[in-house]
Parts: sequence; C-alpha cells; structure tokens
Amino acid sequence: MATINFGGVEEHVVTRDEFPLEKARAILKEDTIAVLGYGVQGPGQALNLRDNGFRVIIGQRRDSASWQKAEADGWVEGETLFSIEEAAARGTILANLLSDAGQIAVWPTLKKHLTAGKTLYFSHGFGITFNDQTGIIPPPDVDVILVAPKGSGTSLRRLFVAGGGLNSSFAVYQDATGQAYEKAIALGIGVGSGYLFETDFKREVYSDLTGERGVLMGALAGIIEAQYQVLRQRGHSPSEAFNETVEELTQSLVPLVGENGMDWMFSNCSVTAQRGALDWKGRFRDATLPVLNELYDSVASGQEAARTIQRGSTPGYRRELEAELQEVRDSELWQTGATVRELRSKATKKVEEGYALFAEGN
Ligand SMILES: NC(=O)c1ccc[n+]([C@@H]2O[C@H](COP(=O)([O-])OP(=O)(O)OC[C@H]3O[C@@H](n4cnc5c(N)ncnc54)[C@H](O)[C@@H]3O)[C@@H](O)[C@H]2O)c1
Ligand SMILES: CC(C)(O)[C@@H](O)C(=O)O
Ligand SMILES: [Mg+2]
Ligand SMILES: [Mg+2]
Repeated sequence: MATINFGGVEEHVVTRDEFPLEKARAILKEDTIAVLGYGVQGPGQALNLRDNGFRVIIGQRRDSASWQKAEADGWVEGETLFSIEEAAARGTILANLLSDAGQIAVWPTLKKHLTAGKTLYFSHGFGITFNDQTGIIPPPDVDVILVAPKGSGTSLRRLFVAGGGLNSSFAVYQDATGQAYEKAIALGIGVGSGYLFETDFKREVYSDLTGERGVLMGALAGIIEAQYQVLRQRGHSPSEAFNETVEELTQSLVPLVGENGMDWMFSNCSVTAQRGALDWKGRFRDATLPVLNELYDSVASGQEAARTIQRGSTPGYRRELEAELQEVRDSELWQTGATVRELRSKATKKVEEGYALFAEGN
C-alpha cells in the first residue's frame, strides 16, 4: 500500500499497479459474488465485476423494473439471476446493494444465509454505523467490508467502459477469516475502482451523507436555484440566467477545476472575473459554514439516517420522490436547461457534419 502525502497529511492508498486485477481474481477465485439489488450501484459494480472475470450472480425482486433491466443486461434467470434469498443462499460474498432503507427490510432474510466464513459487503457505512436504527448486526464469524465508489454507479460503469476507474473508499469492519482486508481490496479492484482510499464505516457514511446533501447535490441545486431566481427577478431572460448559472458551470468551468484545480480555472478567466470571485468567495463560504455545520451535526446525531429510513420505508415513497423530481424537471429553470441541452446537441451534430464534409473533401 502506498503512503501518499495529501496537502501535508499522509494517507494510505491502494493503487491498481501494486494490486493488479490478476491478484484480485486469484484472491476471489473460489467465491461467488451475489450482488443484491440492481438499482444504480448494482448494475455498475456487477457488470464491471463480470467483465473483469469474476463469478457474479444477481439477487433482485422479481416483477420489478430492476429485474427487467438485469435481464436486458444479460443476466439469465436461474443461472445468474435469482430472487434475493436464492442469490444470498448461493453467494459466498453478499454484496448488499439494496437501497439503504431496503436493507433493513431484507436483513432477516440475508442474516439467515450469512453462514460462517461468508463475506458481507456494503457500498455505504450506513447500515452498520446506524445499526441502532437499522438492526443490521452481523454474526461474528463473517467478514464485513465496504467498498464505496465515490460517484454514481452510472459513472462507475461509464469510466470502466472507457478504460478508466472511479476512486473508492474501502474499509474493514469485521475480520473473521483473517482475509477481510485483501478481499475488500480485491473487490475494490474488481468493481472498477481507480484508487482505493482506506477509511472506516463511520467516516465513510458521515462524509458521504454530508457531501451529497452539501456541495455535491443539495447545496449545488440550492445555490443554482437562488442565482437563477435573482437574475430572473432582475429582468434577465431565462436563457441568459441559465447560461450564466448552469451551462457555463458544467460545460466550461467545472471541467477546468477537475483538470487542474480552482486556481487554474480562475487563471483561465478574466482578471475582472478573478478579482470579483476572490472578493466574494469568502462571503459565500461564511454564509454557508453554519448550514454545513448544522448538516454535519444532523448526520452525526443520526437524524439524517432516521429521516432516510422513515421516508424510504413509507409505502409509495418512490412515487412521491418521482413527483418531487418531476417538479424540478418542470420548473422554468430546468425546462430552459432542456432547451439549452437540445441546442447543444444540435450544435455538436453540426460540428460533426462539418468535420465529415471536411474529411470527404480531403
Ligand atoms: N446510487 C449510487 O450511485 C451510489 C453510490 C455509492 C454508494 N451507494 C450505496 O449503494 C447502495 C445501493 O444504492 P442504489 O442507489 O444503487 O440503490 P437503489 O435505491 O437504486 O435500490 C437498489 C435496489 O434495491 C431494491 N430494493 C429497495 N427496497 C427493497 C426491499 N424492501 N426489498 C427488496 N428490494 C428492495 C430495489 O428493487 C433496487 O433495485 C446504498 O447503500 C447506497 O447508499 C449508491
Ligand atoms: C453518488 C453519491 C451521491 O456519491 C452517492 O453517495 C449516493 O448516495 O448516490
Ligand atoms: Mg451516498
Ligand atoms: Mg457518495
């Protein structure tokens, strides 16, 4: 394991160079990985594992959209696609990729099949860390590990297909066999991780819940809505408000941040923009600090987990969630976004046609 210095702090990181795929395959050669749940993370991990040469089966509720999706992805009923219980019985590694609330309902079934020496795998520290609420308390003679890709299952799969890898956290909660650690790393490599960063279940879930409610999703969506509203109320057109809030962010500036850091993005903008951004960033930081601290407290107290469980266990909740998303989709802001994206794809087609004509002429 490499020790890498991050801004002055040393951390342990596993790289694909030191832990190649062949080694991962050798460690798991006797195992059957049962991926339970075929929502977002399930397909990404299962397909990457299958393409990487591991023995994988899927456990999913029949008569669900996810079951049909699994069939469309080439999983075959009775061979590689089973009910959750059947897959849990057949698997030696049970990858619990049901929704966090769904994991509670299915736990009694899963527990029955967690016989000595098996491995219980999660992609979130949720079920274990908040086990006073989830009741997920594994028997002592199984390994309990975590590999949490730091991004959507969709990106995990897309990056893998493109030949890259998404960074993941990994952790061992319980090492009954003495092999939990290397199994966690082998699975991390198998699901298509780029680098694997060591953590523990609690730190993973605290940072994950804070990140997605904060900058990654909640704060991002909120601040976009606020700026769009201000621009619209001050007389700007929808397209102008959208372009200055979202389109430029996603198409121009955030990719530059990803490529070479915030200062580099700044230095590729005008001096006027840099002056203003440096002057105002402190105001935004200070305005959001109390909210982010409140959010972290809500995560650490278990309040966020309680809400996730309470809402996620309510019958018909998926429909309610879809209605909330529909409201976002139908708003002027995101309807404008749809039109801007359409123009973007037309423009891309025009450029491609231009290249094709140019190529033909040569
Ligand atoms: N979505 C992501 O990209 C992502 C990223 C990192 C980690 N995670 C973690 O991975 C795990 C899976 O997340 P997801 O977003 O893929 O899940 P999801 O919400 O898409 O649900 C996965 C599956 O769970 C099944 N399910 C839900 N409730 C059930 C129940 N009561 N009985 C039987 N089946 C039930 C659904 O049919 C679905 O196929 C979670 O722990 C999540 O926090 C997700
Ligand atoms: C993709 C995310 C936001 O990183 C993940 O944490 C999730 O819960 O879906
Ligand atoms: Mg999450
Ligand atoms: Mg996350």
